Amino acid sequence: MDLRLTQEVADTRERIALGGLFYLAGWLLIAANAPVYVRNPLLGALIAAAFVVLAALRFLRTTPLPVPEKQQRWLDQRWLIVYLTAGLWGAVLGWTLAEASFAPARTAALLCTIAYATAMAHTFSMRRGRALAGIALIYLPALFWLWRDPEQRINATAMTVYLIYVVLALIGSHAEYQRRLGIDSELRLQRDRYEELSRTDGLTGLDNRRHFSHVLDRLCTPGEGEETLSLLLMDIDHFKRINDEYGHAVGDACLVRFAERMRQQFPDADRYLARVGGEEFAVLLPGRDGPRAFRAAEDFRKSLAEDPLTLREGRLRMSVSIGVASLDPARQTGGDGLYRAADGALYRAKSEGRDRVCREPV
Ligand SMILES: Nc1nc2c(ncn2[C@@H]2O[C@H](COP(=O)(O)OP(=O)(O)OP(=O)(O)O)[C@@H](O)[C@H]2O)c(=O)[nH]1
Repeated sequence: MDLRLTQEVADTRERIALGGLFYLAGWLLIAANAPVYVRNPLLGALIAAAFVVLAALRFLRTTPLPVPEKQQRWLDQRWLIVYLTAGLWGAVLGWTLAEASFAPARTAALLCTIAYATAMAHTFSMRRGRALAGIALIYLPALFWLWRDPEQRINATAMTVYLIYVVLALIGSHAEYQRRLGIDSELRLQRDRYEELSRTDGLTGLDNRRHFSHVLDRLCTPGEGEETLSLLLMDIDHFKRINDEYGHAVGDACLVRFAERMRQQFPDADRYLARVGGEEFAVLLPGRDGPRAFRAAEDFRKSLAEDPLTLREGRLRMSVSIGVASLDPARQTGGDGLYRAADGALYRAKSEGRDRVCREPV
């Protein structure tokens, strides 16, 4: 998902809504005071109807799927509505100013033009080029007619100076918008990073115990997970000796390689691997009953015994004891019950001599 585009869609959706009504109001003000429209009500009504339709289109509160192509198309459609409204205003205004007999409506029309151009600069600051085009559609016809009339030079000059201000305001508000967008996406990234850190183990990158407990509880809640669920609790045998013999750094590297081996051996369970203690790890196997989970545990134990871990210092042979338990709602309640059962099986594996898998219930 493109976060910046998603934010732009949200802002456009929010900001576009009310604008159309102001064009309609401006138009009604002019039409009420412009003789040609008073004399030709059908033309006046047609233009009003066009403004009504364009204003109504802005109220369509649809949101595109968060797919960049769809979001871009949605934005293009909104901008088309903005351009049509601005273009219609510019055309009607240019024509109104061109007719000498429309003096009573002229000041109001020019004030509306100034207001719409200013609003465009501040409201549609998401896209500088597009907003500039919109302002041009609103403003330039009026400017053209004012500069053509020698009697309007003062107004033309004032309008031109104001246009320069509007363009500068747009450049400023666009820069501000981009800055805000940058801060927003940086904050979002940081929040995601902290979330990731709060649920993973810093050394191995596997889930940490706290997050694992949440997942376990969720999968053990009736109706949430699959009906069969097995848990493997694994404890590296005599890990203290590795630390004592080779040092803590080698012990750490060993834990990292052990976690990698887990990822290789349990590719389907990648989301359910955790380091739950110093040299204690857990694997959740949704959809696997006791015998299948036992086989998976036995395969892992054998792979470790037969294929030593590769460290920078050389290959390190080690063994692991594993306790396996499967969800049995009649005997255990929730994640705690399943964890206790697997822990009991692990305890047996340790006390019966290590380097083995024990299952609960047998
Ligand atoms: N290098 C390293 N060692 C750790 C870490 N966390 C725990 N340990 C060590 O793991 C060892 C665990 O020792 P014990 O609980 O006696 O277990 P063990 O030596 O594996 O013996 P058994 O489990 O009974 O087979 C201790 O020496 C801890 O210091 C860690 O993050 N890095």
